[in-house]
Formats: sequence, C-alpha cells, structure tokens
Amino acid sequence: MVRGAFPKGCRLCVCGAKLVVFVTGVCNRGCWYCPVSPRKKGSDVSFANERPIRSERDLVKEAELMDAEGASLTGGDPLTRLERAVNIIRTLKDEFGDDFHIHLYAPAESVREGAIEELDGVGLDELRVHPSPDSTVNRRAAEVLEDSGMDLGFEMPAIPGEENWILEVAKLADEYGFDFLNVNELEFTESNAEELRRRRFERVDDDLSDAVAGSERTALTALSEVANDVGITLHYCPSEVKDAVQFRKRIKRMAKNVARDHEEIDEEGLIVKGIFEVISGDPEDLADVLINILEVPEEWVYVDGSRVETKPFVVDELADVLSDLEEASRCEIRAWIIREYPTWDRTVVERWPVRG
Ligand SMILES: C[S@@+](CC[C@H](N)C(=O)[O-])C[C@H]1O[C@@H](n2cnc3c(N)ncnc32)[C@H](O)[C@@H]1O
Ligand code: SF4
Repeated sequence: MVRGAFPKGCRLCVCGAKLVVFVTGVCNRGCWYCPVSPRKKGSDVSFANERPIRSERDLVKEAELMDAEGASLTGGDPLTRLERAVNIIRTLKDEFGDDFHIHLYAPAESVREGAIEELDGVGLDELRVHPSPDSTVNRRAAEVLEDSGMDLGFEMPAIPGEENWILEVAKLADEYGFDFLNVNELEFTESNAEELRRRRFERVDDDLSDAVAGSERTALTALSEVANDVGITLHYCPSEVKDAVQFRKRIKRMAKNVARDHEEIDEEGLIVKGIFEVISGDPEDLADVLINILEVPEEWVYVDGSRVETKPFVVDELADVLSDLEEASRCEIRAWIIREYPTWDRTVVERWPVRG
C-alpha cells in the first residue's frame, strides 16, 4: 500500500538498482527483533552487497558491476562509524555524480546535530530513521532533523499488536514535516527467530516466506487508521519485495556484467556453466586436451584452481567419453553442471553431476 509519492529510495530499490552498503555491524540499540545476521552483528565489518570492502575500489567496482543508480547505507548503525559513512557517500557521489541517490538508515538514538550536518554537507539525499519505542527519543531526533535539506522518513517494522507505535510515529513524522513513513513486514531471520518464537509469533503459512503472521494486518490497519490524520506518504513494504523483487532484479542487472565467456545466463539471471573437477592430475593438462585435441575454443576453457570450467553443453557432450578424457589428460575427473548467483561470493544454487 502506498499513499502519496513513493519514496525515491524505494523506487530505485524495487528496480534492484540500489547498491546495499553495510557500513558496520556495530550498533548500540539492541532491538529484540534485530534481523542482522549473527556473522555480521556487532562486528565492525563493511560490505558492498556481498563483497567485503577493503578499499574504495571494492565499493566502486561492486556499484559498477550492478549498474547501480544509487546506494542504501545500512548496518548495524552506520552513525557509529560516521567518518566511514561520510567517506562512502563522498566516494560514490564523486564517482557517479550528484544524481546517484543515497539513503541511509539510522536508529533514532543516534540522530545528532553534528552528524546530520556532516551527512547533509556531503550530499546524503535521504535519511530513514528507525524509531525508538521511547517517544521522547523520536521527538528529539525529529527536532534535530526538522530543518535539514534531506528527504526524511521513519522506517519501522510492523509488530503484531503494536498498532499504536505506528500511529504515534506517523503523527510525529507529520508534525515535523517528514516526507514518509515506511512500515516493513516483520521478518524471521536466523538471529531473531528465538526471540520471535518466545513472543509466540509464527511464520505466515507459506513455505517460501519468512514473514511473521499478523504483521501485514497490523501495518495495514494502522496505516489506514492514520491516513486521514496525516499528510505524509504512507508506505507498506511486504517482505517478499526484498527477495522476490529487489534481489532478483539486482541479480539480472549483475549477470551480464560478470559472466565470463564460458558462462551462460539463464532467464532468472543465474550463471550456468560446466565444471570438470580434477581429483588428481594437473588441470592444465586437461585444459590442454580440451583446447588442442577436442578443439574447444580457448575462451571457453577457464582454469580455476583444481577446476576446469567450460560451457555447460561441452560438459554435457563429453559425459559419455569421460574415461577417454581422463586417459588423454592423465587426470581423474568429476563433472558437474552448476547454477550460481552472479554475486561476489558466487553462491551455488544448484549443481548436478554429469557422471556420478
Ligand atoms: C534492518 S534495518 C538496517 C538499518 C539499521 N540497523 C536500523 O535498524 O535502522 C532497516 C529497517 O528494517 C526495519 N527492521 C528491523 N528489524 C526488522 C525485521 N525483523 N523485519 C523487518 N524489518 C525490520 C527497521 O525498522 C529498519 O528501519
Ligand atoms: S537498530 Fe538496527 S542493527 Fe541496531 S539492533 Fe535495531 S535492527 Fe539491529
């Protein structure tokens, strides 16, 4: 549900055009529903999508590979590492121009004048404040932000039974001239599952979803109740948008930029390729046989450690003659066709053996 202009950060996000920059896992707030993975939570690590950021080059490279049109800075609490967040914004704006839209998430507790001035000064376009359960904290944040030049929104999860929190935040946002309130469907993740279960929350009745049952109803009830009293944009973001829409679209944008000559792209934007896994012997000898005896074009043969990668159909066609190939190359081989995400970590989605 959207009432009013769709926030610009959301517009680019649903197209999969936003680079997700995880600034740090550090955060002092401790929400019981915190979705941040245990691996990142509390750790001072930075990622651009799945890629660890070790230098500015990593950040820019990842943005280029997905043809990003903007970025969202998240965490943890990015404001606990203000200088890092400021440098990230500066780097992206310098590299991709002023129109590269950047929004940043921060808990209300961290909204302070000096930090906001710095972020405004470096060109942050939009700030999304995660409200506190304590209304005085939210009011203080709203007062700090009142005269800033950025687009402003509150963003919060819809916790079943907590309609009043949403109503209160919507009214505060309206009072202080915010642009929008974004309410997310509450999600189960690895890190909050125990706390959610302890509070007797359950998953919606759908194998593919991690959403909490009753969250959508809470969001929609509260938003429609407050709609006549406030003039700001009211937006509900269902959890499937993150996976089904945002991630899948980003994958499609990336695939064409990262696929090597021997890798094919399927209709969902996943990479499909053939793998010869060399159990014993020298992968270079196998590559040599493929290129010089079997006349597989050189650009379709890629040696990566103990693997020789090639087009999926090459592996398929050689399936019946693997023992001849083993003999000619003096290698013991296993053959696979795999499907993987075109992400930095190349997560394998599916792999099937061509010979057991
Ligand atoms: C995951 S946080 C990331 C940024 C930062 N940690 C924060 O909380 O502001 C992004 C937004 O998701 C919302 N959120 C937090 N926990 C959630 C959950 N379990 N399910 C859905 N949304 C959640 C928060 O309201 C926050 O505005
Ligand atoms: S503010 Fe964000 S990162 Fe911090 S505990 Fe809450 S949800 Fe987790």
